[in-house]
Amino acid sequence: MDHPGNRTLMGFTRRIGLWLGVAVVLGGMAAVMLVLQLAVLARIVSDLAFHGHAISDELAALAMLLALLVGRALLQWAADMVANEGSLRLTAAIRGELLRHLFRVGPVGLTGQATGHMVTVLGDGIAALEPYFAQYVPRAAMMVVLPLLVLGMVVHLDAWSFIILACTGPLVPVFMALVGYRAQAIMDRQWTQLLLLGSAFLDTLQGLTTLRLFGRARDAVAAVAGMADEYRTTTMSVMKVAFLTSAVLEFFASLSIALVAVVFGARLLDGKADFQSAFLVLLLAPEYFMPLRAFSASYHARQNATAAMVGISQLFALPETATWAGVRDNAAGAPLVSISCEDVTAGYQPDAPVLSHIGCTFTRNVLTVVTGESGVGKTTLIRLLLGLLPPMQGRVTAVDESGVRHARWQDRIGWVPQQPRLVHGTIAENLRLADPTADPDTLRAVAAQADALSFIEALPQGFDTPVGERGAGLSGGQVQRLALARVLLRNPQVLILDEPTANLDPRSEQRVATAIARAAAGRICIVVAHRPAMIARAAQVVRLRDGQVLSGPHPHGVEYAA
Ligand SMILES: Nc1ncnc2c1ncn2[C@@H]1O[C@H](COP(=O)(O)OP(=O)(O)OP(=O)(O)O)[C@@H](O)[C@H]1O
Repeated sequence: MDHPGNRTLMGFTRRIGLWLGVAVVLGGMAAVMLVLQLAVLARIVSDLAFHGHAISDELAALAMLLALLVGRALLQWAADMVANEGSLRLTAAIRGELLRHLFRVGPVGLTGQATGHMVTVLGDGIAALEPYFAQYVPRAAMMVVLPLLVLGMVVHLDAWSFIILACTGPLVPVFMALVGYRAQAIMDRQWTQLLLLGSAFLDTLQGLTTLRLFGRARDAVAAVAGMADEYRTTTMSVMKVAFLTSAVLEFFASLSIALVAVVFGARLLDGKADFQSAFLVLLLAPEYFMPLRAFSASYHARQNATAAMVGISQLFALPETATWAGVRDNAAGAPLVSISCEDVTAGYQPDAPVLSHIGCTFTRNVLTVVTGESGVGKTTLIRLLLGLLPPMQGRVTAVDESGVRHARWQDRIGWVPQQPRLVHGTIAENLRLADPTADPDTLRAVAAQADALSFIEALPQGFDTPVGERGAGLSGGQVQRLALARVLLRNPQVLILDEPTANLDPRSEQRVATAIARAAAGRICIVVAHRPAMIARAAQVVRLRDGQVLSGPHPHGVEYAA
């Protein structure tokens, strides 16, 4: 479930408050066991060394020591497991929430975002939150619990030791905050560099052909290498600060423990203190600083998470412009008969609409071709229909067979973009993205409908032929026909195709155009096209000009682009 407005580190932490609470309680119980364990150990050593006890006299105490040791280890293990489980659940939820949000932002809202940047935020960025929830938050709580327990014990044993520990302990977090202030700026820089590196990497990989063609491959490699080097330098700075923090912490802790030892030792020699108390205080003193050390080790997790949160918050802040396709229409049973744009104004800048007060209707069984000059707004109209761009004014609605008007019907659309995406896998796997249960006969049938069967069967491995990402290994026309077959496999009520015949030779163009005309039967079918073969088969042509629509049954008074 989404929690809008609660997407800060604190807000996220509250969502797993129960998990972290249980982890802290378990950790607190482990701390109590530790203090008891040390007290029992001090008593055993004192009894054996100074009170003439034999080992056999101490068997009960030794058994208790063992029980405390095991109990503490189990409790600490359980505390770590609970904190990690809560953290992993939360980060998985955040990742899903962010992905759903990006779907709602849609391709139009994401136009200005670099893909590499988003991949880094969704991957490394959210992974950087895990140690914050699993380690930093419980350790921050334990940094209070265990030292207070130790101080509570020491105050009964020795006032001087209590004063030394109580004065030196709080200095550690103060110093760490001072160092951390500088470290945060370095961490922020490191994250910005990682995001830039991610984007540069992806851009270079995607633009390999263009870069080679323009002789810029060497420059691109040098640019990425330069960025990687800057990232290395900043990472080394982060490590230097981390090293400095631990070194100073160790120094303070050692100094404080030494002071306790010297002061108590002197009084022990003077006969003003007993051995058991002195020994117990010396055992407790390092444990007093232990949670501070653990906290210090996880402090960089907080800084890393704070830096990563900047990118995560920026993505969450993007306004949602697309209809969420994950929401199913309740009345999906009744097939749609028409889609209408009623007095719709749409575009990307409020003061410069691309489409102005347009009205048009797309009807079932009527193959509609949308045409017009480049840049006139054909894709904008398709984005409106796909629910990727909300109208500034007016509305887009669909009516089903029973006359029910629907505002959400985008899950009934089958869409083939101008450059369809194929994924790394076989031809059959790519087709089955539309219907994972489709049997080989069904695949053959849809391939035949899309005029793809002959070329698939001519391949040595047929439907098992592997294709690379974005259809590598196939021609543009073959990719287009596979995408058409894939969309037909879903048997959509609405079929929208963007320039489906643009990359085909005249013979294939005729065959695909015929296949599309056939597919229009029983569907609302909208095709963006310039080419005559496709326009010739249209029963309705929607021509866009100057942000307006000229539509009518073919060919009444409409000029067609050749
Ligand atoms: N994401 C966007 N942000 C801002 N402006 C955009 C965006 N997408 C398109 N435009 C602008 O909207 C106008 C219409 O573009 P659109 O892509 O709808 O035209 P088109 O008719 O599909 O063109 P083509 O036939 O060349 O694909 C153009 O002026 C374009 O620059």
